[in-house]
Amino acid sequence: MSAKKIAIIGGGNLGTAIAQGLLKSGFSKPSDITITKRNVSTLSALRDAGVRIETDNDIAIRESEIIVVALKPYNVREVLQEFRASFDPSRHILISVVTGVSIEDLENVVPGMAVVRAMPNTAIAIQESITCISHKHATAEQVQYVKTMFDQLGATVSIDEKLMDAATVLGACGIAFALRFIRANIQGGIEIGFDVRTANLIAAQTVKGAAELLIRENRHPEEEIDKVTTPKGCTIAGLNEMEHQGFSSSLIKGITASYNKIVKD
Ligand SMILES: NC(=O)C1=CN([C@@H]2O[C@H](COP(=O)(O)OP(=O)(O)OC[C@H]3O[C@@H](n4cnc5c(N)ncnc54)[C@H](O)[C@@H]3O)[C@@H](O)[C@H]2O)C=CC1
Ligand SMILES: O=C(O)[C@@H]1CCC=N1
Repeated sequence: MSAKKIAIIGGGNLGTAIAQGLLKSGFSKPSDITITKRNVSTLSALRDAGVRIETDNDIAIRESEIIVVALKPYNVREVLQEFRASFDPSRHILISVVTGVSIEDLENVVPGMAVVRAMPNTAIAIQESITCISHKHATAEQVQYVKTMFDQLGATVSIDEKLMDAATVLGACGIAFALRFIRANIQGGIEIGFDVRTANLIAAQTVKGAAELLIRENRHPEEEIDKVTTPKGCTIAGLNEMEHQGFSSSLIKGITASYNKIVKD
């Protein structure tokens, strides 16, 4: 599969993370990536790595083949509308990572362009994202290119577009939820005797190990929990106290609150 030039429109948190992942994976040469932002002062590390930094979206789009739109939901339509003439449907693949804006909405803004929606998370910077992908009118070849790209940046899963908001919550917001869980473990770890750095390492590596058990062995969490919970032991005492305090319930309620925020806005 030949390398294509990639423009990332919107060099914020996610746009920058995507550029970092593309560089780390070797999927793109630094000079094949262009990233745009109005104030480019925060992009100096990418500039130093050889990535092209642009304030002009028209130039970035015209000189690239893959266009990743990483703008906020409130201005994506307006910006794409402004640059709709820069797109060439016979040459460009348009990928949107924008939350809550449908493929149909975006295709109406840029007539003739087929949009692939992708929902990665910020672990894309270190090639550890889960990226959910959906499409409507893109060709099989276009979708394959997008999948190959995101496969280099972690794992991918194809989903129906109606699940995109749920994917945003579980996969993209999920990074923050998981980190808050780890932070609470660190707070508890300090209270029972560890210094913060050691608690951080133990908590983070433990969560990584737990996740790897599920991913590599394709198991349900409860199967692995059973192996840890000695009868009358300390694990079940801790787990049950957490449940009495509403642990699982608070997470489920948080996930549904997050989902409702997307679908009601
Ligand atoms: N941050 C995350 O973890 C994730 C974010 N998303 C979605 O990705 C999109 C971007 O999110 P973030 O990176 O967090 O937001 P952000 O606010 O950090 O990035 C958006 C960037 O677009 C830039 N921008 C605004 N107008 C522009 C224009 N006309 N031309 C070029 N750049 C312009 C802004 O200066 C900003 O740097 C959002 O739609 C968000 O919902 C999706 C998955 C994960
Ligand atoms: O909180 C947000 O709006 C974005 C969407 C996914 C992750 N962050």
